[in-house]
Amino acid sequence: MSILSVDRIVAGYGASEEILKGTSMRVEANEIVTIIGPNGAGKSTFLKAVAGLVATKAGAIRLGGDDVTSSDAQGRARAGISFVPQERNVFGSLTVAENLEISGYLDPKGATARIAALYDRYPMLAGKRRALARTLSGGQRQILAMAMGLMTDPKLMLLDEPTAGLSPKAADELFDAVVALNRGGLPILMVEQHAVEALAISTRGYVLVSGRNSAEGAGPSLAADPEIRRLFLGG
Ligand SMILES: Nc1ncnc2c1ncn2[C@@H]1O[C@H](COP(=O)(O)OP(=O)(O)OP(=O)(O)O)[C@@H](O)[C@H]1O
Repeated sequence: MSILSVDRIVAGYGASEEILKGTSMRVEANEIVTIIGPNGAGKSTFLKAVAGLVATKAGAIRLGGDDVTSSDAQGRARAGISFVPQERNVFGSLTVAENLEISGYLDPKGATARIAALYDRYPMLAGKRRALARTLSGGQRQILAMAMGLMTDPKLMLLDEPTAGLSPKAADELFDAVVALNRGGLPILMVEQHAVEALAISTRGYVLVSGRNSAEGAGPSLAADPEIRRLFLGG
């Protein structure tokens, strides 16, 4: 059974034209799945719809076989979906420790142990625990944002352009962190502009164009497909 199964969802913003026009995707246990596509294709909107932040007007979203389509964002977080947005994903005026503490809202009693485990996993965060989040580098901030996402002990993590704005070296390190998280057993669905690098670490990829599925395949073979390279990767 798939961890995530999204079946022909239709979603958008208010009265304007729908952004997602019957989009379907799935994520299996232990997969990293990357969504690529042109600007405005609806990639971020898709993640937000899965997280319950954009309402769907048709279609179904299942997590581990449970239909979560009618759950709100908090219900989906409780069900095990963790969404790390692209922007404003940490509270800059709070310390690293405070950012982690407030992210443990679903299970306040277990928060202390979770934070200790995250400090073990990410020693950089332990060293910076009393630093304000706004003083972190871009890469460090993304690690904090992912750690905040882990505070709910998710079954699936959604990452919206985790390497946006990072230097090539910081982006590589972030991809390494994504792979390490996944090897620890967490399935990941991410949107990425660095399509070649992202597909290289992905089990599978989807190409989204104008809110519709356009292509899908194994990550490395999608990255090597001449048509995909021409259209999306500038290759
Ligand atoms: N809050 C919003 N209200 C209204 N329209 C929005 C909102 N957010 C996004 N849109 C519109 O929805 C469309 C899809 O945006 P989305 O961010 O999902 O695309 P994307 O594929 O992630 O693109 P990009 O790579 O540029 O981030 C765009 O036309 C965008 O202007």
